[in-house]
Amino acid sequence: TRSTRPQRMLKAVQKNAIRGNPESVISAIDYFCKHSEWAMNVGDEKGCILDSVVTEVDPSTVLELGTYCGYSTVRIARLLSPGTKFITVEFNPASAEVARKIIAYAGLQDKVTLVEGASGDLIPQIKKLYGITTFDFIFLDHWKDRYLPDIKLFEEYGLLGKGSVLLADNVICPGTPEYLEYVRNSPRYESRYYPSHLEYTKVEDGLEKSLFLG
Ligand SMILES: O=C(NC/C=C/[C@H]1O[C@@H](n2cnc(C(F)(F)F)c2)[C@H](O)[C@@H]1O)c1cc([N+](=O)[O-])cc(O)c1O
Ligand SMILES: [Mg+2]
Repeated sequence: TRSTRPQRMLKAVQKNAIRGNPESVISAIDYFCKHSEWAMNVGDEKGCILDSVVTEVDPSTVLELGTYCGYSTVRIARLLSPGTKFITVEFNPASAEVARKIIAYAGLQDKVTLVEGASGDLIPQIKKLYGITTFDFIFLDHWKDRYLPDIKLFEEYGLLGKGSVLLADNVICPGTPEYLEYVRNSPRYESRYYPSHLEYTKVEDGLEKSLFLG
């Protein structure tokens, strides 16, 4: 049967990247997406903004919603200090399988806990299951209609502390209007928009960084 795009992306990593070298894995995926098949990774342009925010926050606890093939997982994990707790959540088992292999190929498997499931089910259990009190950094890149309900779950279950930073992908394209309206109008957040482009295209998109004020 025909392979899937994530499986072809994995093959491109295994063919063109150097095992244990995260930079080469990132480059191999970007090359694949520019020259073979577009895929919904955060990409190199928005990826540099992601890198700068992760470096600035230097988090001890990280949550990513929407692992997909693990591209942003590798981007984030390669920048983390030893001992950082990094949880990434993926709903689709086939994507999770590819992501595990790409994360392992980059040599970052010991820095990442990949959890399969739905955010709505998982968020209420994270404290109990993973011994996390609050997240210093959260990257939102999953289903766009889940950003708002999930940030409300973070608040409800006390997973945000004063200074927690949320970074949301695709706030313009495909767009997350209800989420944007919430974080930009809530007195509990300080929000800032980072203009950029939809991965591998000239279409406008960007990242919204929101600081939880407590
Ligand atoms: O739809 C987009 N992304 C949706 C991304 C969805 C991915 O997040 C997973 N997920 C769902 N729930 C969870 C969790 F963890 F919550 F349980 C994880 C899904 O299985 C899928 O792999 C998208 C689309 C475009 N585009 O141009 O169309 C560009 C982009 O950058 C995008 O991110
Ligand atoms: Mg995205």
